[in-house]
Amino acid sequence: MARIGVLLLNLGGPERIQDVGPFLYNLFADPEIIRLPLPQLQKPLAWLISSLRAGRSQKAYRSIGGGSPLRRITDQQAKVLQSELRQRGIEATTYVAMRYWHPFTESAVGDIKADEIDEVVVLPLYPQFSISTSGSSFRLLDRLRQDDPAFARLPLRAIGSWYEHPRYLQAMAELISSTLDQANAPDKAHVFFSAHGVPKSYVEEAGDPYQEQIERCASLIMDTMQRENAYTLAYQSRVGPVEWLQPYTEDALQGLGEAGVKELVVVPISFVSEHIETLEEIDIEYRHIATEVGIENFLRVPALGTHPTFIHALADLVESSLAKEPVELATFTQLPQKTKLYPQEKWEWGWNNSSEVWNGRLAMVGFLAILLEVLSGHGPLHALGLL
Ligand SMILES: C=CC1=C(C)c2cc3[nH]c(cc4nc(cc5[nH]c(cc1n2)c(C)c5CCC(=O)O)C(CCC(=O)O)=C4C)c(C)c3C=C
Ligand SMILES: [Fe+2]
Ligand SMILES: [Fe+2]
Repeated sequence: MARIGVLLLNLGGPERIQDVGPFLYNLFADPEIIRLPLPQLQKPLAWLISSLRAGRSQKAYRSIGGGSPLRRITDQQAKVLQSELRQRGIEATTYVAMRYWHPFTESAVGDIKADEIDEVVVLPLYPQFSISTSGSSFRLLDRLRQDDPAFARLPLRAIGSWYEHPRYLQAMAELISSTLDQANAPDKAHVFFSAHGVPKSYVEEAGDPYQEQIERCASLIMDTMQRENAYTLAYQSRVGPVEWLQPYTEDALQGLGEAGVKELVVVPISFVSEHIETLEEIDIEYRHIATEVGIENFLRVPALGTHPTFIHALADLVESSLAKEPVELATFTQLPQKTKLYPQEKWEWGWNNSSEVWNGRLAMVGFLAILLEVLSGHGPLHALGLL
């Protein structure tokens, strides 16, 4: 019987306060997160931004107990999924491959080789595809395959996105419904989907399907729930000075408060585990904003974690991918680019096109400005909330 490896892709998070700086460095060193016209600038800039942001991020991680719970939760998901697959008669072993922290993707691939796995199913723990998340991990795996003929020989089945899977939708609908039932007026409470944002240029220029998939996902969850509550979708966690997808969560909360909404049920939609953005940003920061604008009851739907219906959805995805032909990573990494301002190099993701213009003009000026800000402790990046 073929030995199956299920590679679960996730972002990773710092487990201790002292991990925050190096974790942020790994994140900003990824050209899928910040793309620069001069690759030589990537690492110095990643070092600079991570050093400058570390204090603020550490404060956030301290407020949730000193580290990210992501590794622990992802390990649990991996364990429960493995036993569900084995109950279905699939001799699979699950592996966790984080993009920016332990256990790194490289180490998961090393384990797959050491275990002499015959076939690999690549399953991102992101329901919707974005260049900045699943895309970045796919690209890394692609590079690892190019550099390693033994890994490249393994048949691989990549799953791009799965936000439409009926059991995933069912699990989300169940969690939202039971949170709605805790409201004082369950039929009137407003459902508020808060998705992680991405820069607008990812969607409009690089062809990231993320926004479309998020919008469709929110609407499918509402259909599945079969309740008449009004709902809003907004985007959280903006980083840096460029425009991100709108409406921003803080603005949407303000608008709902002004419209007289009193009860809100907040749904984290782009991620399946509790993490810094749910535990700190939603539960502390957005709750505070909501209270200030007159929302009296702020309820938050828990992330899926190891919800049994959700684990069944993941097992279904693995099972159906094994029934099909191998699917290479490139199937999902080549996106239709929407605008083209400059001749591009072969790989065209990231902050590209107009942002390359932006980057090109501002990189040097920006570099100097940041240095100045480091020395003075004041400046536009502090004002913009980046530092
Ligand atoms: C679908 C989910 C996510 C998308 C899309 C995404 C894009 C994205 N993120 C940043 C910048 C940061 N992300 C950080 C942490 C972080 N982000 C996600 C998810 C998505 N990111 C997760 C799960 C985590 C880890 C959470 C944890 O519990 O540790 C951080 C660090 C935290 C902080 O300082 O705020 C940054 C910075 C960008 C720039 C981006 C799209 C380009
Ligand atoms: Fe992020
Ligand atoms: Fe954040």
